[in-house]
Amino acid sequence: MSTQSQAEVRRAIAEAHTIVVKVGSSSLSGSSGHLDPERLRGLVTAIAQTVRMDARVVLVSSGAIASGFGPLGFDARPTDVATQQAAASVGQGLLMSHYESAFGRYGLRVGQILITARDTVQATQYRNVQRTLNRLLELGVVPIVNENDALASNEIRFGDNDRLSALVANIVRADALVLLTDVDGLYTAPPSEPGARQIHYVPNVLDALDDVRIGGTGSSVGTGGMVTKLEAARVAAVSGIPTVLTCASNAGPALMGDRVGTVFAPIKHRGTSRRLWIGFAADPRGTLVADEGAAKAILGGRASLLSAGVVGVRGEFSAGDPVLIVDEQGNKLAKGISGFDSEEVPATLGRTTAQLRKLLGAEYAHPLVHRDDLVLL
Ligand SMILES: Nc1ncnc2c1ncn2[C@@H]1O[C@H](COP(=O)(O)OP(=O)(O)O)[C@@H](O)[C@H]1O
Ligand SMILES: N[C@@H](CCC(=O)OP(=O)(O)O)C(=O)O
Repeated sequence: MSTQSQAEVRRAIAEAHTIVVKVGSSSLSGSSGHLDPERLRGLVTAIAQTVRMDARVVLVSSGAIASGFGPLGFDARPTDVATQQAAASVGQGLLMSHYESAFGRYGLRVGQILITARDTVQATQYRNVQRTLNRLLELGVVPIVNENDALASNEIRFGDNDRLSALVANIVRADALVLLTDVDGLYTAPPSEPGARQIHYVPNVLDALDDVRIGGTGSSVGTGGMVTKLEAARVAAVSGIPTVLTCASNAGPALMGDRVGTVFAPIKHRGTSRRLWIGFAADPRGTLVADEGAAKAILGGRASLLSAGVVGVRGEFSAGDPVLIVDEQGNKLAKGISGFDSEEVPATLGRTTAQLRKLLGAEYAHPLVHRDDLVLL
């Protein structure tokens, strides 16, 4: 799969049936940072043409903050999290009303889905998001996804929508991911630097980028820069999904498989989508130290991490947060979703499940990390 030629990857994108398109704040706003409805309409025209050709498109759109800070009376995009969240709360509705009327001109309905990072790691929430997205697509709706900025906690949030879009591509088992930004592709260095050259094809995004210098955002509106776009391309690639990265004005040609932007070839599919996400994209909030026996059991595969085999805990996290599992020598073994808050863990260390039930109650009689929530590194 990783030996596909650029032409083959572009053809796969042109023939994709289910496509996730992500558009960044920088592509939807003017130089002042405010939402530019004209740009939004241009993007909608390109997507509507694709949908008319029988494709199913999920749009992951930033732009809530860009839409909200002007109406709130701010001249510039706010920089503190609380005001950003307030601006997003005001702006998300405005953004959706622009999308509703722009897609409406093509007879298309839109549906809003707001996701927090937590929703993407907790099994029930993950499946709820998956079911809703699939049903919307079956109904011919264009789902429009954004991070739920107003609810996202400071510590665990995507911040940018790049990684979220790769996760969404993973959830709907998309055939292609299209990342639209304010530059026409990946460059050998931040494009403002003299001598930076565009790269048109990345056959293996996991290892081929040693001589590429990746920078953060180049604008006052974007958030993750190229770093998070490459992370998104990696998550997509290991989910078997090709990615094209280009500027928003190239959306139409990119969706047609024309030679624009940078394409990233898919790499062999590994694991189910949620477990893959845990392993690849979830930032650990703390560390659990496994003793020798537990380390061996985990590395053997399909074993849960039980409190009986844990000898230490570091960091502050809540049940449901991603954690790193290391052995007593500090070697990284796995990532997983903790079944306990970090402050509850010391009382459980070294205890068997039966002891936990007896000492702490039935609600504590479960693994520290369930095997379904654990991914070897
Ligand atoms: N190697 C690179 N190639 C291309 N762009 C890069 C690179 N390194 C950093 N960038 C910057 O990443 C920016 C795009 O990210 P960002 O501003 O977060 O956009 P968005 O709002 O679309 O997510 C570009 O404008 C560019 O300045
Ligand atoms: N969720 C935020 C997105 C923040 C952001 O700027 O993201 P991006 O443009 O993808 O770097 C919003 O809608 O304003």
